[in-house]
Amino acid sequence: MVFLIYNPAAGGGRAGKIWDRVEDLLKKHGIDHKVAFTKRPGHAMEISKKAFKEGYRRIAAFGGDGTVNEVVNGIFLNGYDLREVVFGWIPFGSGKDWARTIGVPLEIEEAIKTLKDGKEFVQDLGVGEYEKASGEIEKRAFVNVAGLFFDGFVTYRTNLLKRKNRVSYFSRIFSSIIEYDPPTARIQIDEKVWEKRVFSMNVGTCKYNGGGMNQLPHAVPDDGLLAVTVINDIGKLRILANLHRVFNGKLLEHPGVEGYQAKKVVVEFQRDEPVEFDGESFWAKKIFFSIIPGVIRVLVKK
Ligand SMILES: Nc1ncnc2c1ncn2[C@@H]1O[C@H](COP(=O)(O)OP(=O)(O)OP(=O)(O)O)[C@@H](O)[C@H]1O
Repeated sequence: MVFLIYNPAAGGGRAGKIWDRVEDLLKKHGIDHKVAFTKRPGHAMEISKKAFKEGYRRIAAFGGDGTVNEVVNGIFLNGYDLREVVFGWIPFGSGKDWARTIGVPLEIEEAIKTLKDGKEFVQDLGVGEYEKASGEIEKRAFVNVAGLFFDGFVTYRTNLLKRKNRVSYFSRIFSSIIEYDPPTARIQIDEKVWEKRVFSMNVGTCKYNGGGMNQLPHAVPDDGLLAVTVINDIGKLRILANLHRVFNGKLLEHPGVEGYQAKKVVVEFQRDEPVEFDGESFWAKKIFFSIIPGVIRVLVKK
């Protein structure tokens, strides 16, 4: 039995309108399921926790990267053993970025088929423990990519939009590049430490975010290491002139961009700044990133 957590708000609310079709496809492919619909942000976390407590060990998400993030965190943050769960995912929404690295089909029916006859892929989990300017400390995991500096800023601004799509995302990118004033931060990557102005930074287990942007071309989801990309403050014109590099996989070839693979990353700002984990935004002043190897079991295309 698959426990399906369905976000009707994904894809700007389009998900809610296609449930009947999804249910028909689940029946057509003989997938025995129980469904729960999310009612608000954060609800998928509560539902996955409850599903685990009730004994479900095949838990699937319908929605974007944000929904998957909540489903996994509902298990992880409540201290349950992630390795007991096999996750499934029917990607739907503006991003679907985790799917691009691990090989979950982007098409609904193909993704539904993986719930029955997909193969299991086991990958690492990224974890960020973060401190706010108020001193509060929280923790959240990410299955795909975390973004800081410009990436955190533009995702925060895009998440404020009611209807998200690629056009709104890219128009936000251009206007945000003009407006963004990169802060100085203290950055530690394993034993290396700098204090500098950075334009954008990503930390992740997989490669893509922002709807198909290859920000971490060197990421390997199951190597036990966090991939890190640091885009230095090289000036807005150079940033604009090199935007194509996030689509052609050549981001790290620019001399102003650094790529690392690390076990520990710490970023400390001078005040709370917007950051994003799998497209979900929050504010933090200091973040400690770490990685838990081989704990996410997910069904992908055979
Ligand atoms: N019933 C609901 N009403 C409003 N928001 C919801 C509801 N259920 C979940 N959410 C929120 O919807 C947000 C968006 O979900 P998700 O990221 O899965 O889709 P998306 O934004 O369309 O796709 P992507 O993240 O791939 O760009 C999440 O932040 C989640 O907390």
